[in-house]
Amino acid sequence: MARSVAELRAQVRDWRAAGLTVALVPTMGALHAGHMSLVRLALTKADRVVVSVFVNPTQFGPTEDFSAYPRQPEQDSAAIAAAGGHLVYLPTVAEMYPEGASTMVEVSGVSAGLCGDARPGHFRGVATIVTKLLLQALPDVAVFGEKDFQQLMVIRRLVRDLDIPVEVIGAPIVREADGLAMSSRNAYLSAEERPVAARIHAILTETAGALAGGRPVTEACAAATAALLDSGFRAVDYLELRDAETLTPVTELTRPARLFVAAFLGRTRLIDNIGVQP
Ligand SMILES: Nc1ncnc2c1ncn2[C@@H]1O[C@H](COP(=O)(O)OP(=O)(O)OP(=O)(O)O)[C@@H](O)[C@H]1O
Ligand SMILES: CC(C)(CO)[C@@H](O)C(=O)[O-]
Ligand code: BAL
Repeated sequence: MARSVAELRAQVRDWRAAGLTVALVPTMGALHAGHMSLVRLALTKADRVVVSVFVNPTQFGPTEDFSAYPRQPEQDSAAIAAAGGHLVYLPTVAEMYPEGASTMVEVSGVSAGLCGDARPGHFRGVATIVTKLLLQALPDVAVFGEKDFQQLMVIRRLVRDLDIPVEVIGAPIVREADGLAMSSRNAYLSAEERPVAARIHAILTETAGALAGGRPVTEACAAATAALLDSGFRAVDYLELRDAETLTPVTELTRPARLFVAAFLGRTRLIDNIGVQP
């Protein structure tokens, strides 16, 4: 395990000296099968896999769940080792944000709208911490899940714009048997809420089919939002069709697109997305 930038760099340096390639899988811990799929994918792309576990304060809003976010470092370390990960990087907040740290990374364009609007400052925090993790580990590849699709696009953009020499790899969404996208925050769901949560994927799938069949975008999105509220969701942050590459809003389906949703079930905010082909 590495707790400091110096320990991480020393290990990576040893691997490099032995001619080995390195992959990084950034996480916030409370690991589940979705995270493990990223580790397995990383193992196919590099000789050594580092998994970082860091609940990053700068990507949480003042009223969000930073304090409540599940923390289980021993369990996570065991799961990473069992999956074949070679190093767990568990830095402290003071290591990542030393006294006086005053530089943040801001990615415009793809950060706008969706979670960028719903969680002001969120992508600034994500872009900053991911830039730091990449510069600390200097991996050959870094793996991120498509569950956080907008985040993946933000990271692709910052790597390109800042000339960070890493290949960013997106991994498909891993789901529970009933379709619910795996997420650490699913642990917040009550026994009553858990089956309702699966409606997100069912409604996205139905809506993607309707859009592909020619249903007008505005009408399909309004119907899906209403269906979520009817199913028991408390509020829908957004349910929108966006261009799959640029993430600009789509009002007519002429190119590959993606349908994005964020909705509250009780106090739990869930996100999901699905590809939509014209
Ligand atoms: N179900 C999933 N399938 C594929 N990748 C996933 C899945 N869940 C999380 N990931 C990816 O794992 C990485 C770490 O995510 P994170 O630790 O925030 O987990 P999470 O389950 O998404 O938690 P949260 O509840 O905060 O959304 C990210 O790249 C994220 O996209
Ligand atoms: C990429 C990440 C680890 C940065 O804190 C986080 O946003 C996450 O877990 O998706
Ligand atoms: N999975 C993205 C991290 C976050 O929700 O803050």
